[in-house]
Amino acid sequence: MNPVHADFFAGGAGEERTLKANTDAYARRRIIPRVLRGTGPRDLRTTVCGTDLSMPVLIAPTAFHLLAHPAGETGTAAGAAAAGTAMVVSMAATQPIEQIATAGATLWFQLYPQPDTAFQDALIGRVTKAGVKALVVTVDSPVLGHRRRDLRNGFTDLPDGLACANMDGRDIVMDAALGWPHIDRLRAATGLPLILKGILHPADAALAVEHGADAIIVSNHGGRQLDGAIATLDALPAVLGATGGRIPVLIDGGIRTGTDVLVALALGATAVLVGRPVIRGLAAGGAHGVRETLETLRAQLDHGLALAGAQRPADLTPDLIT
Ligand SMILES: Cc1cc2nc3c(=O)[nH]c(=O)nc-3n(C[C@H](O)[C@H](O)[C@H](O)COP(=O)(O)O)c2cc1C
Ligand SMILES: CCCCCCC(=O)C(=O)O
Repeated sequence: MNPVHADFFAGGAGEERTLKANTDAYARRRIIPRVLRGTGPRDLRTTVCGTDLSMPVLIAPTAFHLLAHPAGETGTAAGAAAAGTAMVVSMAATQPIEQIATAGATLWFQLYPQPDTAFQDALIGRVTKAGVKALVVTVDSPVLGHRRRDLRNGFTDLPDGLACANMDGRDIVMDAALGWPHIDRLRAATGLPLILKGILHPADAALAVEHGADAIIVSNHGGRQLDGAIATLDALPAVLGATGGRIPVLIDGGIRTGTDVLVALALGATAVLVGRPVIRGLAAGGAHGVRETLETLRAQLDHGLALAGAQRPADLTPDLIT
């Protein structure tokens, strides 16, 4: 991969402390396995917001897949379809949603709320028509994070010939005026499940429930927005306390192995999303590479469940983690 693009995919904001904190939080946890619980065969299937998944692992929305591989987002979607899981398509996807949908994966669509609400409504209509099953609204980006690698590399725009293919020639606006009324408007604008991505504070998790979110994603945008923000795994318990089981709570950031998935599930997440590992799979081998990445996570999770004394994700409980 072009090293400038590799830096875009790998990098975080500021000193990259939060980027590192996400993976460190998993490295700090240890599993206290149970034994003699008859764990085989395992069943990893999960349903989230009406979407059936072969395992509780989804593909996080990430921008610009054509920079990673000529198959682009359609290749990523084909990998998701082969693995029986869902892909969240970024608003900054470099291929049209109709083309990505031809891969046959279950798709959710990620949206940065746009001040041009007529365009936003049209886009929601377009992705709904293309068959997406949920809207993921990213709420942690009133402004773009300060990404030093990109600034140093002068990476400020897509190369000629590439564009955010679902924006009809518009730029994506990150809107610092964003507030809960924008979420209320989106809630009224769609019958699709509405999932808020980028929640870290328990008070915001409670507000998300009050404003009709169907699920939330505990996320710090993979350490790309506020450097110094809490690691997502460390934020999870308080968020779960605030939501009190009323809606599913998903998590992303720093998940690199199946045992990381196990830890997040045991601490109460309904499912996880992975970002950079999928991009690396795509870059290395297109759709096949994405599938391999997901199948590796599945095999590791399955193996971890067996060794920790669980037959299915629902058997995992917080007492298994220290
Ligand atoms: C290269 C890159 C692009 C991203 N683009 C988006 C995006 O367009 N929309 C969004 O909501 N999040 C975006 N994210 C954040 C991811 O959805 C996710 O929160 C993060 O990657 C999870 O961390 P991980 O990469 O450690 O798995 C992006 C992350 C990366 C690494
Ligand atoms: C101004 C829009 C750029 C797309 C941002 C994609 C993204 O979220 C990222 O983390 O990168």
